[in-house]
Amino acid sequence: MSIVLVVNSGSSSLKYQLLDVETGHPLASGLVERIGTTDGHVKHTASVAGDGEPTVWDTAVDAPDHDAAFAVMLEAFASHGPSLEEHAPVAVGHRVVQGGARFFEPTVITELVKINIDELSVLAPLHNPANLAGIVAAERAFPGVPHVAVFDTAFHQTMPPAAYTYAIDRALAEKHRVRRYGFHGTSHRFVSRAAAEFLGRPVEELQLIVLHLGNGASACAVAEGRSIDTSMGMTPLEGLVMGTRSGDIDPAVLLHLQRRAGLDADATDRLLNSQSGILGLSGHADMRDLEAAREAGDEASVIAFDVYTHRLRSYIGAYAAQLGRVDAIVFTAGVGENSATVRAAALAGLDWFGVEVDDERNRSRERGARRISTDASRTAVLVVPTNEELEIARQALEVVRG
Ligand SMILES: Nc1ncnc2c1ncn2[C@@H]1O[C@H](COP(=O)(O)OP(=O)(O)O)[C@@H](O)[C@H]1O
Ligand SMILES: CC(=O)OP(=O)(O)O
Ligand SMILES: [Mg+2]
Repeated sequence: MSIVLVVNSGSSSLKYQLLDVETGHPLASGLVERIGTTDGHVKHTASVAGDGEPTVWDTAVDAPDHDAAFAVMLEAFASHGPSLEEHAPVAVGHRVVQGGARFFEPTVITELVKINIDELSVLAPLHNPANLAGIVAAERAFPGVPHVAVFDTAFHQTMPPAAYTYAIDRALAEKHRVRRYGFHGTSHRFVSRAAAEFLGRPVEELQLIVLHLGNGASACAVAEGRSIDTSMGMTPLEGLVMGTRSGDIDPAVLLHLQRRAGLDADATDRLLNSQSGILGLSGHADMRDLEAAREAGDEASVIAFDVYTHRLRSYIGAYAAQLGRVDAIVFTAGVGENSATVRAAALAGLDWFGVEVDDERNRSRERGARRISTDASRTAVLVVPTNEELEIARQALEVVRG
């Protein structure tokens, strides 16, 4: 068997999955939340194939740091299964958000790789330190197996300079490595290949727009299987409107707020990353809550939804222009996979452009990859579930096997 443990460590959470890469089946998945506080929590689900109902362990735990969170995970496996002796991972795959211009590929973690990930923290202060803490704790918990870093930025390393360069002073930008890197690459890669499989065509023949709409959200123009443009930039703040992040904004707004409203750098950071997006506009960070409030007629929620889908439509248009031909528009992640209302609004009025959504298909609750455009639509519109963990596990295994 080809079992891989996938670890996604955030600043206050540890998400994990133990996967059989051959079948794609998760033998277990879990989440340790609120690391570093006094009200830690774990939810562990063990579902070894053929065992019927999954076993769930859902309880308060003590998790003052990432090492402790890993101890909780090990305890979850030991007490609630599956046994890590019987289902021993051959590798541990780690999601690392920022790989800069240094990492093009999944990479076996060495001391030097850790130094590099640490060094890249200046370009992803919210993500890389947590990713690194998770790696260090995981190495302690699983000393005998290779650990592999899979970078969110890697898939976007094929962007041309015209797409990744900001129009600012060149020497200053180079000195401080200011450029666009793009994120969610693991998802964009997985979804573009799954979409090609669904269409029964090689990805190398396709021009795709992939819309990853989760809490964080990004669009990607994928030409012949390669990212040629994406909406996130130097950090995961640029581009689409998100749950709590503003996405694109005139940078002069920040100068204005710094001069007039007394915001310093940290306050500006908090404003744009944590207090903006649909949360800032409506009070709801969760798309389900926003949709419910909008349907109930809440005016702020109506506007927030319109701003969200207006931005989405702008990026679809921009990427269609960059690609020249669009074979499919692909929706994925929490909002993309589940919100028929967002999909319909983002694509409204695009029939002139060869996009015709079939209302009934769009509203269907069918699971798995599916087409939501009419048979006559020149551009296919698809919903394709993402699986970042499986993609990380596949890539980690590939590196380990050489
Ligand atoms: N049925 C649904 N309708 C609308 N939005 C949904 C639905 N289910 C989940 N979502 C939204 O998906 C988002 C989370 O997406 P997800 O991909 O899980 O995010 P992340 O991995 O970034 O935490 C939330 O905003 C949530 O409201
Ligand atoms: C990079 C990023 O934005 O990730 P997430 O969507 O998980 O917040
Ligand atoms: Mg996500």
